[in-house]
Amino acid sequence: MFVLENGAKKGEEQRLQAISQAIRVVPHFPKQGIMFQDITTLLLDHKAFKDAVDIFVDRYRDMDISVVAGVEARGFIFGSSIALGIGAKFVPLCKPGKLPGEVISEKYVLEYGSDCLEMHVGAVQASERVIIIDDLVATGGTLSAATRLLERAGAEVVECGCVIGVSDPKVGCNKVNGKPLYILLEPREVENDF
Ligand SMILES: O=P(O)(O)OC[C@H]1O[C@H](OP(=O)(O)OP(=O)(O)O)[C@H](O)[C@@H]1O
Ligand SMILES: Nc1ncnc2[nH]cnc12
Repeated sequence: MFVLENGAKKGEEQRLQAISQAIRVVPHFPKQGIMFQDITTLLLDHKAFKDAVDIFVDRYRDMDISVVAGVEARGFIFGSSIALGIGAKFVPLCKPGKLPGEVISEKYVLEYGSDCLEMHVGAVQASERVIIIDDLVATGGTLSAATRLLERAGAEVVECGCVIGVSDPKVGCNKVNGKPLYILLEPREVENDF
């Protein structure tokens, strides 16, 4: 692909716009004041979905990544596709009680209450280079817990990657828990044509 002087790939701007357009914005879901970014409509658009995955694959394919860890539930969709694209294994990070084997767990705080992520012991070997993928980052609490889980297993977290970054003061400087954070798109703030 043709590469511009500033490093941006020709056509990437249009691809990003089409990906953004394919994400449905649902005001006040699941509660008043939230502009919900619904990625299920992106999945209905084969080209836009593939373009989104391909951008991550292009970014990570030559970075010696052997593990893609995806956060339940929507991180599974993008994470497993990216893992196939770069030839890495996929490791699911699950909500409590979903994994049958021995697990390690990390709790994290949500806006209201708390949650927990679990990972199978032995899924990742010490020193493996990992990227963590989710659909969206807001407070960064979920990705922080994911990072802690992988680091407890001795893995090297190279980067966290998300399709959408909802701005939150705690997710400053494109870092989460000290690790680089790559965000494909800003959220759409107005309803679109769905
Ligand atoms: O940056 P944070 O503030 O931690 O929020 C981001 C997380 O919130 C959403 O998942 P949710 O917890 O709603 O779970 P779900 O995917 O199972 O619906 C989203 O898919 C991220 O995983
Ligand atoms: N605005 C939002 N849209 C979709 N998922 C979310 N998780 C947290 N905030 C969200």
